[in-house]
Amino acid sequence: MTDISPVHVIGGGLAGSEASWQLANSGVPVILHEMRGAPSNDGRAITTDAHQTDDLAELVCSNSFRSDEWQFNAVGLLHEEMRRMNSLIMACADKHQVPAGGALAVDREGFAQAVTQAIHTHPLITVVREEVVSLKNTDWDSIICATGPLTSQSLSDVILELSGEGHLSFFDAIAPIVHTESINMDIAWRQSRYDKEGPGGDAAAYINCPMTKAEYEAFIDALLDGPKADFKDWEHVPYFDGCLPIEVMAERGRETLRHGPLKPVGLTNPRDPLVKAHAIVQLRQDNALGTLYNMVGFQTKLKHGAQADVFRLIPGLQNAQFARLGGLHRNTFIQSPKILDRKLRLKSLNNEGISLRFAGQITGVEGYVESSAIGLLAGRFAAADRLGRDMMAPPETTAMGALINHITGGHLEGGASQSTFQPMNINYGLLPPLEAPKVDENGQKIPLKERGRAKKRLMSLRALNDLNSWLDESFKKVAG
Ligand SMILES: Cc1cc2nc3c(=O)[nH]c(=O)nc-3n(C[C@H](O)[C@H](O)[C@H](O)COP(=O)(O)OP(=O)(O)OC[C@H]3O[C@@H](n4cnc5c(N)ncnc54)[C@H](O)[C@@H]3O)c2cc1C
Repeated sequence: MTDISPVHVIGGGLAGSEASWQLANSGVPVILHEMRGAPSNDGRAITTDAHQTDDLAELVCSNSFRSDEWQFNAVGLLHEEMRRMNSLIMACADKHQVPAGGALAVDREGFAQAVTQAIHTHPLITVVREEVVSLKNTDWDSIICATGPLTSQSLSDVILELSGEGHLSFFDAIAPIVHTESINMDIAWRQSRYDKEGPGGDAAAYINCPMTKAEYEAFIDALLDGPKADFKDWEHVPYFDGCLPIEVMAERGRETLRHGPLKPVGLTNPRDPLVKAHAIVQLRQDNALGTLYNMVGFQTKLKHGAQADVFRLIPGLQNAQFARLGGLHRNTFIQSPKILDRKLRLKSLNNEGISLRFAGQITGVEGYVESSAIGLLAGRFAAADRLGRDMMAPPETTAMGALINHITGGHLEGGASQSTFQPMNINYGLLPPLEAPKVDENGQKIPLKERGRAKKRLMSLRALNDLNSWLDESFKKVAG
């Protein structure tokens, strides 16, 4: 038996299971609280609107962990980094993989049952089936809240109270995000409306894409005709006027967008200063690195397959590469950049002797792998605290570090009244950029069209190298 007091992990999904595993393998006891399977007041077992079983780490939709290619794909890189950090989720996914080409897809039942068994049989983990409805007034001094996009209502109310008004969202209304380097700056230009300086003193904070009347009309037709995703019954989204889907705005009248987010006023095209554009699409810088721009006002329910086709009709975006497409979903997530510190702790409780960490999708990452990765780091941070060790976040050149950076500081606020922080998948745009190489390791010239791929490979190699150094350094600290 150990005399180290336990860390309480709430939510036995992907992030909570991974966090528990990391804690327990560091020698710290864990009490994992999962509400699914606990009896509710009407005698039936509690569940969520999306889960089907009581298994830990159940995959609620697709069975894919996406690309497993670490050299050229950011999520594949994240897989590799997690494997190097003894991830339970990755070990079980590898063990239960099914053929899926370059992707890592799993047998969902085999995968979830393997995670459940590993957690239940770990001598330092106790699983309690109950809905947690309070985060304070308990004797818990170290907590990881990993309750996911479908956090129960009672706990959401508690999180809202602790985090403060406006810091918990129940829906994500996501505008597409574009890799800056894929925007054609021979057509687009940088300028803020009326050259108004932003908080950073920059009067050219936006990238503007001009449209003629014919281009605007063709765009509206494509928007209205494009296939839209259906809402699930339980997912009906109350539209707020500040974040109406762009196609809903267009349905209200063909001119609505020209008087809304696409209004062509206060902006002058330096290449054609005397000609007024009929409409202008604006993109706003999304991350401190300047590698990503989001399309202002373009939150949408257009199906993913249709979005790239429709948005590439916009002059300047014909070859746009999307770091993420738009969407509108039920999703509980906190405004992490404002309320969490770099070690994923709720800042406002740090002085009260309670370490309340958040992990998983609720922190504003998106996807099975990303949620698990943040669970892994939250578990390691909490373990280091319990054992009196110092632990820094992984460098931002790694996929893990880039994700932490995104949720705790890398995102740039847009100055709108509503926060612009929205959940994000891992992508190379979150990592500090590198110049695309012109020659390969053997000094051979790399053809122009292959340089983007070569750059991804360099970024992946840098990431794994830096992760290894960071792991060595952390190991030395423990050993010393
Ligand atoms: C409908 C839907 C479909 C999705 N499809 C995909 C997809 O195809 N691919 C993808 O990569 N991502 C998908 N996601 C996004 C996301 O990656 C997953 O939801 C992922 O499971 C998030 O991991 P998590 O650990 O943060 O949350 P979860 O895996 O949801 O785990 C949270 C756990 O907390 C428990 N819990 C909640 N409240 C309490 C409480 N008060 N007390 C105790 N336990 C509680 C829940 O029962 C659950 O087990 C989807 C999300 C949703 C909602």
